[in-house]
Amino acid sequence: MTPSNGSRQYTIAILGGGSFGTALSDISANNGHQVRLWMRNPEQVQGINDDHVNHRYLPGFSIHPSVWASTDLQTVLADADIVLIAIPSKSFRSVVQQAGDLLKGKIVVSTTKGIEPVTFDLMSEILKEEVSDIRVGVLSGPNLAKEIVAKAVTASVIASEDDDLCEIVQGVLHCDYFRVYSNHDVYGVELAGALKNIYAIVTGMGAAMKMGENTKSMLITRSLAEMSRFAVKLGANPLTFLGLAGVGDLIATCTSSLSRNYQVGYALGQGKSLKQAEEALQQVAEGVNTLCQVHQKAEELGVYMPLADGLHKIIFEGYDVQQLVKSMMMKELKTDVEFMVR
Ligand SMILES: NC(=O)c1ccc[n+]([C@@H]2O[C@H](COP(=O)([O-])OP(=O)(O)OC[C@H]3O[C@@H](n4cnc5c(N)ncnc54)[C@H](O)[C@@H]3O)[C@@H](O)[C@H]2O)c1
Ligand SMILES: O=P(O)(O)OC[C@H](O)CO
Repeated sequence: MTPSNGSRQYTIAILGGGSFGTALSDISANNGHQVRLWMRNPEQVQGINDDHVNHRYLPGFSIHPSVWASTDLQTVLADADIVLIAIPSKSFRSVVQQAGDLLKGKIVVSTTKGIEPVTFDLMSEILKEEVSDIRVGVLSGPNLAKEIVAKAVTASVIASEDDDLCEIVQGVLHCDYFRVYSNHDVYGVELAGALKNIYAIVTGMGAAMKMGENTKSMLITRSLAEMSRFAVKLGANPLTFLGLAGVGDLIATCTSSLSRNYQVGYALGQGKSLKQAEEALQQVAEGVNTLCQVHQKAEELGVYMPLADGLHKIIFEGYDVQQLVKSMMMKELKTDVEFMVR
């Protein structure tokens, strides 16, 4: 691997020792930075420090030996220049509150793809609410953790209004298998990362039901139309949805069995209950909570989201999938590219 970050070496704290936090720690260490990984489980800490493997989340993959893990949040954050957060959205605020003033003055990048219930806050909004004087960015894109640790050629997007932050994070993570683009549309990049999980559940379900390529293509394309329509209504830049964080991540997540959201959909399509699907996964699939938040918000705002609405009907309102699909196909006809409007 060839890092492209020039000479500056940073101390990077990564909060969250699941699949994505571990993948980010591996890239950062490969690029010559000092990496501290905060994990809450002492056995997993030992696995990283002694075996250089995350036995629970990324078994079989070697992580760079210089990654140092700890359960002590204070030690991990103490002299970090940059903090990358990969904590599921449901615990994000509480972890940020725990870190508190230790985040002050630092570059803090959320990599979490979810929406907080009740507030409808995205993670960058939580960071700004909880800590004053921090420089906030968001990393999102088609970034399946297992492919990254296997060093498959991958690209991502760092979004921030702070150009200097974007440049620093691009330099920190960029190497010959990981390319990082920048974007000023923080809200759009972050919302896209959360929204695509809904549609990965839809296509996972379709895959289990043996959908063909025509169906898959229809679902992904109409998903892009409705997620863009929703995000634009909330103030996102429509062009973001044509980039890596939008259509890029939608394609990766809606077509890969590595995606946990796709796996939840697949289990539902096999006739399993949501509880069974989530229990079998034993990892975070953000899409179910995102579906609930988006369904409610779309109703409040009057945004037309037939696929999200249909999925909500199947999972939470007891509708029969085949009947629902038939009724959706028989709805009033529309033009193809009235992309951002109803
Ligand atoms: N895995 C990927 O491919 C990927 C890629 C990009 C973004 N993301 C996003 O990153 C976030 C994390 O996903 P992941 O794949 O790493 O999940 P994961 O299920 O693999 O791991 C979650 C990690 O968070 C930790 N955690 C949960 N609650 C915690 C708390 N209260 N305090 C401390 N640690 C806590 C768990 O112990 C675990 O280590 C999600 O929002 C996901 O959408 C994941
Ligand atoms: O495994 P998922 O479904 O959480 O998706 C992981 C990443 O978001 C893909 O970019």
